[in-house]
Amino acid sequence: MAGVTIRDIRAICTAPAGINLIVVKVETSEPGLYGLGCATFAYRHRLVAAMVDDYLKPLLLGRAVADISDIWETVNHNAYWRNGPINNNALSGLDMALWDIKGKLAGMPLYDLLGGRCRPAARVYRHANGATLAEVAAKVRQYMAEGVTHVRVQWGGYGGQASGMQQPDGVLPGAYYCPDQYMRRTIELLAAMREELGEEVELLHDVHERLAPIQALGLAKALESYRLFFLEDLLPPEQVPWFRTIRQQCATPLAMGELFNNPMEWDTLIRERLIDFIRVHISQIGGITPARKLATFCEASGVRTAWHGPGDVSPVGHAANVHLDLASPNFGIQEWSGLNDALREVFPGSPELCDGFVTVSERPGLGVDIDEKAAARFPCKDGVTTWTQTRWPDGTAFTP
Ligand SMILES: O=C(O)[C@@H](O)[C@@H](O)[C@H](O)[C@H](O)CO
Repeated sequence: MAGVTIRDIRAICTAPAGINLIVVKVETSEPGLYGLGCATFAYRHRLVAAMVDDYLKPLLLGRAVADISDIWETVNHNAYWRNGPINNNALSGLDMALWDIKGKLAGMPLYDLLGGRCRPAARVYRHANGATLAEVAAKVRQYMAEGVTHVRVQWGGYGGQASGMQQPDGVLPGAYYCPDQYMRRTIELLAAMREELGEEVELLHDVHERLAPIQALGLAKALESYRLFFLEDLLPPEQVPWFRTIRQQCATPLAMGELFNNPMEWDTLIRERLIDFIRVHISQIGGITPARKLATFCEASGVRTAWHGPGDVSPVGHAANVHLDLASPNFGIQEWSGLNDALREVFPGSPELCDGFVTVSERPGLGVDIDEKAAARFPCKDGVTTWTQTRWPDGTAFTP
C-alpha cells in the first residue's frame, strides 16, 4: 500500500433522481484501483466541482493514498479559512474516496476497517408527509406494513401549509409559512397520530428550524406526552445556547445538527449533554474522518448518532452513513429517503432497505460503484433555489 499514489481526482455531477449530486473519483497509480466519495451540496454543485478539480487535484497528485489523516488536515488548512460548506464537501468527497481505496486495498468493507460490526444492519426512519391527518396516518400504516418501526410525521411539509395568512401590501415573493399556525397544527398532528396509531410505532418530527426560540421551547414541552423518538432541528445553529433552557424544562428527546459545518457548533451540545442524537450531514462536515471522531466524542456523553440521510446525499454518501452506523456502538437510527431505479442504475451496489433495516454491500471499501455513462444521462440543473426563500406572513425572511 505504501507505494500507491493519487493519479487523478475529479468531480462527477449527476442528478438521477432530479436532485444534484456530486461524487469525487480518486484514481490511483494501481491500474483499476479507485475510490468514490460524496461531495453533494445540491445548490452549489459547480463551486464544489471547481474546488475539487481546480484546487484539490493540483494539491494532491502524487500523494500516498494511505495517508488519509494527513491529507485531511492538509486540505482543511490549505485555503487558510476553513469549515465552510464548499470546502468541506470537496474534502468529504476526497476523504470518503480515500477510505474506499483503503478498504479495497485491505479487502474489507469499510465497517470492518472501522473496528467491525456492532449490528448486522442499521434501523431506519422514514418520512410520512400528508396534506391531511388521514393522509399522514395512511402513510405511516403503509411503512409499518413494510416493516418500518420509526416514522417521521409532517403535516403539510416543513413549516406546515399556511392558510388564511394576513399579509401587508408589498411583501416579497417567497415560500411563506406561519410559525404559530404550524406549532398549533403540529401538536394536533401528534395527538391525532397517537390516537390513531397507538403506541406501537415510534414517531419523530422535524421542526426544520421554523420557529422562534421561545416557540420551540413551548413545542418541545407540549409534545412531551406523545413520547417522540426525537424532535429534530428544533432551532437553527445560531440559537444553540437555547438548548440549555429547553433541556431544563422538558424530556422530549432532541436531535440536532444537519446544518452544522464547524466543530464549535456541536461542541457545547455534546459536552453538556444537551441533545440525545447528533445528525450532521457527513459531507458538510468533511467526510468519514471527522464523522468517526464526532461519533466517538458523542459516545462518551451518551449521545447517539442519526446521520442526515436526505435525497441530497448520493448513494455513496448513504453507504458511508451506514458503514459508520454498523461500526459505532452509539448508533441511534438512520434517516432513509429511499432510492429510485435511476439511482440504482448509476450507482450499482447502493445500500438497500429490507424490513426497516438498511444494509450495505459486502464488497471491500464503501461497496458502491458509479456507471459514468449512465450518470452522464442525468445532468445537474442550474438555477436559483426558491424553496429556501422562506418568509413569515408579514414578509420577514426566516430560516428554511
Ligand atoms: O431531514 C431531512 O431530511 C431534511 O431536513 C432535508 O430533506 C433537508 O431539507 C434537505 O437536505 C435540504 O437540502
